[in-house]
Amino acid sequence: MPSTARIALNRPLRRLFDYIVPEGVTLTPGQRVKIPFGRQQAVGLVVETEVAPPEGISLKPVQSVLEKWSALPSETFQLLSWASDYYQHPLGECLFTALPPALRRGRPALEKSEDWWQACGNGAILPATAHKQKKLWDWVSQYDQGIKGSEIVKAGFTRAQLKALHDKDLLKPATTPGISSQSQLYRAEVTAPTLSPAQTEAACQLPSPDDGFNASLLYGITGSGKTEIYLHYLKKNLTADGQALVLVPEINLTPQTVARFKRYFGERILVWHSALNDSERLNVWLKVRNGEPIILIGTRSAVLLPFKALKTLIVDEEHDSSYKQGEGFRYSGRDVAVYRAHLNQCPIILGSATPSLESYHNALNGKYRLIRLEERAGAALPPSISLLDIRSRPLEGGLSRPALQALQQTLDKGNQALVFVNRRGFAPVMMCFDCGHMVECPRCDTRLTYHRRDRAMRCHHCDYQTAATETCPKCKSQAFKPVGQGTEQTEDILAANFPTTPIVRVDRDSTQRKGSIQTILQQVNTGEPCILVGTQMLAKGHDFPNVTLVVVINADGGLFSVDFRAPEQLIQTLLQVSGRAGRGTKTGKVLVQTCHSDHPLLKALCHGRYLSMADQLLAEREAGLFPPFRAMAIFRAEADTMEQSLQILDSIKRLANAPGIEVWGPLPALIARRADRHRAQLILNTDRRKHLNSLLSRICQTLEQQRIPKGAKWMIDVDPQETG
Ligand SMILES: Nc1ncnc2c1ncn2[C@@H]1O[C@H](COP(=O)(O)OP(=O)(O)OP(=O)(O)O)[C@@H](O)[C@H]1O
Ligand SMILES: [Zn+2]
Repeated sequence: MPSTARIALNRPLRRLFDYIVPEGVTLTPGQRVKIPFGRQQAVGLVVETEVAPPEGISLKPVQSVLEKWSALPSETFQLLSWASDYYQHPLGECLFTALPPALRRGRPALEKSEDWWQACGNGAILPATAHKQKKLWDWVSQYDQGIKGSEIVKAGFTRAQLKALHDKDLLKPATTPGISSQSQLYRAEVTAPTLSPAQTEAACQLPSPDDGFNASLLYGITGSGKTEIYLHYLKKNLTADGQALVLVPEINLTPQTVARFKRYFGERILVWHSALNDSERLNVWLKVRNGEPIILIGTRSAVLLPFKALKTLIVDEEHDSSYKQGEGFRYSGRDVAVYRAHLNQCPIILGSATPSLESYHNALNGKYRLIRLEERAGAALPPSISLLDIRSRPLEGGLSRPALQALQQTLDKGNQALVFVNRRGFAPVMMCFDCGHMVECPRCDTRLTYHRRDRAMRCHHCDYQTAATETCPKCKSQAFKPVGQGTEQTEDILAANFPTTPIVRVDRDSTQRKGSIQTILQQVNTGEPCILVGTQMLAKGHDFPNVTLVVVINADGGLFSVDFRAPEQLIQTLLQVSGRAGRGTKTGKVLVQTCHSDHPLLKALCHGRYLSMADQLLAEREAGLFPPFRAMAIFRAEADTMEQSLQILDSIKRLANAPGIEVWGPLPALIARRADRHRAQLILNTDRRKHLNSLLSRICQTLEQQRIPKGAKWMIDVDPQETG
């Protein structure tokens, strides 16, 4: 009797499919196969072999086996199966996230080498009319060893010109000097730095790789030199044949970090992030899967890759909310990393100056080892933080007089300053001062942000945009004006006040081009006086030694939010952005503008003691029965009408009726209508995590069988980051 295999597909279906295994073929879990599916062909991943075939159904055979080896070795397979169950996301889609796009599409798992070109022949034979081709030939001729096709394109030539010269035998493919996979090549170029006594003390408390699974929370204040500790740790503990994974929130924002790692580990460093193209992804994936001794610096999804010899995990800025995927497979990269270390029996270091309450709680209850590093590295001292009451003070572009004066003094001393604004664009809303009309998004329950540079009004929640007008669209009054601050406006005011100083704006709009943050930051890296103005992007991990002043335009946004995580996120952002001040030899100063200068949270911020604020916040979470003291999951629904969304959630509420499970809602979401979809949510909260997991599984299975109105959708989010 032929054997049967159970196969997962890359579809949002909570079920697997059985196929006959052809004679003479043996399959292992995680292996890629091609199978007939409906009238099409699909790529599948083997989940189980030797299963009992269902009775009375004739099965189709597996069509072909894509490679002999398993794309997902057993540890990765186990990890993804666990994550599928924990986050209640269909197994097939979870497994496929661990494959690069090329392999999801069924392409061969072969390294795609870059094309390299060398000049040959005599370029002088080209006719004068072909001056572009001549220029290309001259340009390539400079490179004796040849140059990559992608570099040629980057230099402004086209693939067509390249081909034309190839056809004329003036360019020929060159052999790649490429990276050899030999581990001897992975030799460090520089020796590890000497750690300060405080760093050494912290480093000594980190586990040895022989200790097996061991999670440490490295609480090191901003600028305390955590990165240096990671480098030192890897240098000392990672064996020549071992792989390591360093998770970071966003690579493109902090090219410095990668550069620092490369300085010590050279070619051994590879990166994984969303800006890689398909062949770059495939190449990195193959090295990871083949067990090459790499150190991978990657964003969230790197934690799902099929490492073969993973020996150490590091999660930098572990508090960062971008570790949680916001759609589809809603996993937390940090939490999956901890589970992975556990599966793998290897150490993991979670580092942050502002640890998440979850991790800090785990440290307090002994699950993680808490390592404290409360001194800045080198000669730097922590910055002094003070509140600036802006009630009844005139503001210019959001800046008060004292703040402008402080900026002037900073520049006078030859230093740099950073101004933190919470919103990109020019102003969060346009309002008519005659009729009170505010321009709203026609598709969302939000207002349109005014972007003066592009003369547009844009919705930050959908892709709607419209041309900005000078008169009120409703009553045609001229008294139609921007209200509130965005980065563009602050940039203008700064430029007007400091006409000879470069103003460097950093936000999603200014950095949209790939790699442009590097270019933008070059100005800052010169160390010459300048003012940086920007959003959260500036709060993340940057090391600008000459920034001595940080001004926070308005700290009040998160103070009164309904989201239970808002206070935590507010102090994290404020401390992180404050931490950009005074990292070099000069002391830093932080001015936080607020209308609530007697708010306990902001007062505590001035002492800068994060852990005591965290203790306070944890006490509030415990009293309010919130995570990390409880387990939480949210069902969300969206549909063409609010009624439909609420109906779906009502039926979930009935299914969720179980002892020990508290159910809140259903209620419309904070932004109830987004891109013309009506959204609502239902929160489940309990102190029985295991119980919640099995309940959720049952609910999801049932829901999948149920018919819901056309166009409606439900989603489940376990350990949600956002509850609004
Ligand atoms: N032992 C040391 N001696 C001298 N300088 C050091 C030492 N360790 C780190 N530094 C320097 O101190 C600065 C801050 O270090 P690093 O960026 O590693 O801090 P961090 O803890 O990661 O900060 P943050 O959390 O704020 O991003 C860097 O410029 C780094 O080169
Ligand atoms: Zn919108």
